[in-house]
Amino acid sequence: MDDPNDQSLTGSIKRDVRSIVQHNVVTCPPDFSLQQATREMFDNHCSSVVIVEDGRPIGIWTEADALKINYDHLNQATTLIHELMSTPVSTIALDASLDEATCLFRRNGLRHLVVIDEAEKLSGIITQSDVVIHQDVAYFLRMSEVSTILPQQQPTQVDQLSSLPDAISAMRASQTDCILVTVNEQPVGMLTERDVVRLIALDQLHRPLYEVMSTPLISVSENMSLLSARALMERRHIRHLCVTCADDCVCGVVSFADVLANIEQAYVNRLRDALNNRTADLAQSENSLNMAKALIDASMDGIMVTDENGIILSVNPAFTILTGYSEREALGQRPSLLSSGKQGPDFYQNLWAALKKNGSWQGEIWNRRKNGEVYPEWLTITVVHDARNKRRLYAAIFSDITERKKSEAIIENLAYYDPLTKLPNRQLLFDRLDVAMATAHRMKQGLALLFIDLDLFKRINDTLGHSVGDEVLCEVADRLRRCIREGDTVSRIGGDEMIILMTEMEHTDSIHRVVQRIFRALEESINVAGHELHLTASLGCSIYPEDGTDRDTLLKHADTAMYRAKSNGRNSFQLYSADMNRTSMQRLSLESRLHTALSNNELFLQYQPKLELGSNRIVGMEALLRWNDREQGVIPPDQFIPVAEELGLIGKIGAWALEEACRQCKEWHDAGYADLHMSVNVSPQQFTRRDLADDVEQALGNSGLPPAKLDLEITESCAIQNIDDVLEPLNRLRQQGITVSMDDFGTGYSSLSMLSQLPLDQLKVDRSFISGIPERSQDQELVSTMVLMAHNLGLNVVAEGIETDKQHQYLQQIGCDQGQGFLFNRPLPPEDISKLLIH
Ligand SMILES: Nc1nc2c(ncn2[C@@H]2O[C@@H]3COP(=O)(O)O[C@H]4[C@@H](O)[C@H](n5cnc6c(=O)[nH]c(N)nc65)O[C@@H]4COP(=O)(O)O[C@H]3[C@H]2O)c(=O)[nH]1
Repeated sequence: MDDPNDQSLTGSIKRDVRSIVQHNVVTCPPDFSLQQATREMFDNHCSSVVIVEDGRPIGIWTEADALKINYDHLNQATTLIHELMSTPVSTIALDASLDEATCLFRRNGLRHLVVIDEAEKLSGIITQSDVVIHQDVAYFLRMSEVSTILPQQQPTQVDQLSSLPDAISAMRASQTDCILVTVNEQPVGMLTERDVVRLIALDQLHRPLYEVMSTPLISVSENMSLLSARALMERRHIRHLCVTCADDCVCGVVSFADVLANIEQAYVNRLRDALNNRTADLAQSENSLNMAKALIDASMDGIMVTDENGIILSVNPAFTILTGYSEREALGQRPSLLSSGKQGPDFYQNLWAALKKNGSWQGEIWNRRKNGEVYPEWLTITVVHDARNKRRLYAAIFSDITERKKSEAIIENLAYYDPLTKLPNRQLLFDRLDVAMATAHRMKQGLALLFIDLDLFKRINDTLGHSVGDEVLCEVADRLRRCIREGDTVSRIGGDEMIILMTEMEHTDSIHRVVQRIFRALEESINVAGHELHLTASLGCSIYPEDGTDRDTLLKHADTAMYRAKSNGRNSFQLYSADMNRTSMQRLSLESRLHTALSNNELFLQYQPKLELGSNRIVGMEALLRWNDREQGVIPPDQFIPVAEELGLIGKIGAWALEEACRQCKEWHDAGYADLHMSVNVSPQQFTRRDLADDVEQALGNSGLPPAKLDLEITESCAIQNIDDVLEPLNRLRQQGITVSMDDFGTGYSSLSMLSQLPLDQLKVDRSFISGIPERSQDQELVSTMVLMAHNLGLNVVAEGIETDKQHQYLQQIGCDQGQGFLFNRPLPPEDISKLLIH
């Protein structure tokens, strides 16, 4: 229930008797007659008189007592009050709580309590009504109706002609404080205990009832709220109301006491609940206190409480573990006991300012243990108030963060340094570059970014393994460190790419000097795991502010210059120039057009015949890809296939080339040239990013070309780099009858053991060896050795790029099986090949 009184009731528990006591008590000495005493009550409109001796209450006589007397044998003028009073009198102290008073009223069935001071002298009186009325009882009264307090028994009635003593006896017999007086059994008036007191006081007990009864009768409906009923009684200075039912008949009498009793019941219930709650709250808070203490004791964090003056009042066990000071050593000291001297006065000023402003402070601080060791801790200080004394206290909670700081340092190292070479990483380079650019701008100086890429480093990794590659990188990093000035940064930004940031540059001469140092440093061979390796590097450089005023532009331009150096033949250096930008813009545009080349049908195949050198008979064709670009016209594969590989487009393009070559070959088969073989170039990504075997099977299935007529050309580097990815699909395809050729043989580093591992059918000797024939005897010997070796391995040999008769003759002489080259045919469109086949 939503009860607005909970608050006041809980509040009342805390109030004391002093707050409601009535000090104007009607008193009389014990030798007062009953009449004198009642006269005092009557004159003062009081319901009781306290009999006092030497200022101390010795008894009390109340309106209720008036009914206990037999007036037939009593002389009110001579009967002394101390003979009739209730004694000993129930008293309560001024500072007793109202709940104590309520308990006394209920336990002893009292309606009055005499209030005494510390000297036990009379101080005042409280009635049960006072306690109840002092609560905000409107709520209860509004909620209840008069009918709820109607006594069970019908009101006692006496005829108006009855004598007054008979009427009082009837009242006493029915144990009520009021009776109805009737005429012809109709209620017309009322006699109450207050009337009796009045009659005693005025010596009118002999008068007829109808003269002294209270009239008129004031009636209310049984549905009236108790709040209205109480208000009516207070307004009319009456203590009883007649109650009428639906048929307007009198059905009872209710008294002020009845109203109070009802409130009292609700009040007492509420009071009991409030007390129960308070007990539960107390138990809970005691519980919480115990728990808090246990937590503080068990806490891994050190806890220290100081008073307002900074004197340590308490510490927990973790404090001792962390600082080395026992509780006894710490109490009474100041926190400066732990001071390391590492923080200056400013630090403490800020700390106190924050504490004042926010009531708390949090941060890192260096403290000293008892053994002198200085350590970092994370400290939280909070202002708290001592509940009992309302003192301001400071609670400090701290933890040792030595380990955390160590981990942070490791993480920072990982975040800013390359774990392999210990060089600054990309992030740190960027940070330093930003700072360097700002400084250069302020000081009107230049700076340079030197992009270094090791030539053919990938080959070292692929052929000799990553651990050798790693050692090479560490050695290169060391050598580069020695080439730069203090204040410059050499960083590794990934793989074999390193960048040197040179600051305070005034002239490009200094760049050239550093570049020369780098070339010299790399000239010397590197010995790793028994291998003597010769390294070269391609270097590109961009200069601030000429080549860019922001980080990304400078990096991009250094990278572009490095690529230019690489394409210039490696082991060279290139300063960035705006021209290069143009080239890279062109490449960008090419990239975007290449994305749609396939869907726009801009790709097509040309075919170059392969001849049997013994008979000069055409035995096969090599499919060669072309791109008819709408902007640049026909673009050769050397220019766009590496781009397609970089963009990840070669998988789809390669699958299309396979499909188209098989379809075309089948067309020629159907035209009567069923012996013709078709060779198709395959890119490494067709093994790694796609399932080559699936693509091949699909192309064969769609075209109907027999598998034995398809030859796949893979390059040496493709085989070396992806030996694991390559073996399984090639074996699967070879089982179906497809043949495999190794293209560009002699340009890579493939070993004999690798050759024997691969499922090969033929080797294609690279054009670069053929072109040296017959002038270069070394090439001649190399080619004849290759043919011999291939035959020993059971492989067929194809010579590429035969341009002259002499080459043709020499190859025939050494027993080379097949050849292709401009001497016979250039790559041709399929229609031309068809014509060629007919002739
Ligand atoms: N100077 C000279 N060159 C000759 C002679 N005979 C043939 N050639 C050229 O040598 C290349 C032979 O192809 P490749 O070594 O497989 O080298 C191919 C191959 O690696 C790649 N390629 C071509 N088509 C495809 C394809 O469909 N897929 C893949 N992945 N690569 C392809 O592009 C490379 C270049 O192809 P092309 O420009 O068509 O160049 C062809 C051909 O035109 C000659 O006597 N003298």
